[in-house]
Amino acid sequence: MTQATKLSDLGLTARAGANPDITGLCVDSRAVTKGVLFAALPGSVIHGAEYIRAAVARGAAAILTDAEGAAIARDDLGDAALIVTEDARQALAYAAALWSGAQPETIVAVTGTNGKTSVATFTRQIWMALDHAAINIGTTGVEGAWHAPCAHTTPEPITLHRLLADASGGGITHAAMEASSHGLDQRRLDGVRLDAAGFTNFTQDHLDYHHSFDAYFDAKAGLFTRILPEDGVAVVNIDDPRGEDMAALAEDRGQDVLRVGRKGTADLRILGQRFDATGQDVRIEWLGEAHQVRLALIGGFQADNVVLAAGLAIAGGDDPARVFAVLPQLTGVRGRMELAATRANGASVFVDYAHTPDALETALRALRPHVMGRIVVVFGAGGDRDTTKRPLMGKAAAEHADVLIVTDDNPRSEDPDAIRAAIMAACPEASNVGDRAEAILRGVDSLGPGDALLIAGKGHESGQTIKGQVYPFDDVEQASIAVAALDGMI
Ligand SMILES: CC(=O)N[C@H]1[C@@H](OP(=O)(O)OP(=O)(O)OC[C@H]2O[C@@H](n3ccc(=O)[nH]c3=O)[C@H](O)[C@@H]2O)O[C@H](CO)[C@@H](O)[C@@H]1O[C@H](C)C(=O)N[C@@H](C)C(=O)N[C@H](CCC(=O)O)C(=O)O
Ligand SMILES: Nc1ncnc2c1ncn2[C@@H]1O[C@H](COP(=O)(O)OP(=O)(O)OP(=O)(O)O)[C@@H](O)[C@H]1O
Ligand SMILES: N[C@H](CCC[C@H](N)C(=O)O)C(=O)O
Ligand SMILES: [Mg+2]
Repeated sequence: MTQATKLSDLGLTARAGANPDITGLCVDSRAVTKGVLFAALPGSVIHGAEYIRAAVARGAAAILTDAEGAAIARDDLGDAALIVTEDARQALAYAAALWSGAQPETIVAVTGTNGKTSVATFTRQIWMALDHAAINIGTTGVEGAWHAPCAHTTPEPITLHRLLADASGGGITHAAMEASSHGLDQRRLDGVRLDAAGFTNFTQDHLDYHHSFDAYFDAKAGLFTRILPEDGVAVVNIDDPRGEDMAALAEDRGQDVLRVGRKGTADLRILGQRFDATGQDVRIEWLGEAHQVRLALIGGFQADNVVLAAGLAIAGGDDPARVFAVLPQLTGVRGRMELAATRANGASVFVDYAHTPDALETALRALRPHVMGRIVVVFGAGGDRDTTKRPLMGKAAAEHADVLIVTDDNPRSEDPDAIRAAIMAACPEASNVGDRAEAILRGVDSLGPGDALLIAGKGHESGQTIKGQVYPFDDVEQASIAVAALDGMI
């Protein structure tokens, strides 16, 4: 960053009237350069204020922190200006928005336990089919009119606002982004100018971070109660038991609510679905008028994601009839119910990103109408994440698949045997095969004519994280290798 701006231009007021020139924004003391504002944020491991002395030594011109951080900093400030706010993460996000400036004209964000990447990607695909220059931002990176990797599902504010400004400068008019619960809780997307926000569903995940269902819900609700402005549109899946709660919060803010789902009160309603080997026909109703669309997507829940995406496109200003007309052009999201390989006997191998109990149940149930034979599932659970979801994932698999193979996902710092044991407590009949490639090979080997294998949990991921090391691993590739090896092609 070469630009310099006055601290006050970032909406920040320092103690003792200081107003230095600021050369950049930074949250990591190790990356501080001369003249930057260092945001010393409360973290989950340590308070960033512990690093103020280091940041000042590297030339930080201003320190943004909260009361706890100011107390920690005490004599570490040197000549740096001090800004103390109640919510330093939010103040940083607003400052980042002012620093970076431009944003695409139309931005929507989607939250919910499952389906965010799918909805954001479908929204972007709808926009592109309608000739808008569009991107989606989330777990699979930046996709659409340009591509870039993202470290987080919801990027940190400095990165996010730079990205939005670059996108706008590059002619991108439309952006659909994922709002993860961590991102919302950490105020990563405060300051983004949203036109509409979507809610998919609310089930268990991330209790390691949020500690309670209420805190997890409140984090998600922040998208509507804090970030989406009063004149924004809330697009809510009312089939979810918490959908109407979210709609009520939006209505309390004065936002228009566009309801989607199967219930009679939906504005955009799914009337019926018919499944076949390559996708589904879906009958939808918009304000009393029926439309029939062909979706080349496997799994009933994908239609839920598609109508939410259509609702967001409509909320963003596109003509409903034109939106419905392009839905048959939608293509599946990488690693979500992706047909990875087909055996010589016709059995199918799907790769899916289900890594929560509800997603696993949804994905397995969704496969049923497309499969005549047995459903085999290969799955695990990530380490250093919500431990209570492990037996629930085992239970979901036991109830909805015919053959179970429990394997490693990303064990991260944890003992992989212990993670598998926690899953298998709820599905003792499952095979326990730690090595993921071998588990996939065994799953593929077990397939008879008409059977299907679901390889769940890692979707689009290209690596497996074990004890801090990322080893190349791609479920789709492993599925192809297994099929080729077993069907005598290699
Ligand atoms: C639990 C969590 O979300 N942690 C995020 C959080 O870290 P933290 O604030 O807790 O970090 P900390 O280690 O306590 O450090 C506190 C502060 O000191 C600073 N520091 C630290 C060390 C140092 O030498 N100097 C220094 O200044 C850090 O930059 C930080 O600001 O803030 C960091 C910077 O803003 C993030 O990089 C980090 O994401 C970690 C890596 C992470 O894994 N996050 C995941 C769980 C996440 O956010 N996932 C969601 C998707 C989840 C989903 O929906 O499935 C996502 O949006 O990606
Ligand atoms: N509407 C839905 N309802 C229930 N499960 C879903 C739904 N959409 C997707 N899923 C399941 O969740 C998995 C992940 O989907 P997707 O990547 O779109 O969700 P996400 O919310 O972005 O996940 P993450 O929190 O990891 O970013 C899918 O592979 C599928 O198994
Ligand atoms: N965004 C999710 C992704 C989980 C993917 C799964 N493969 C795992 O490692 O648990 C998380 O960080 O919890
Ligand atoms: Mg995602």
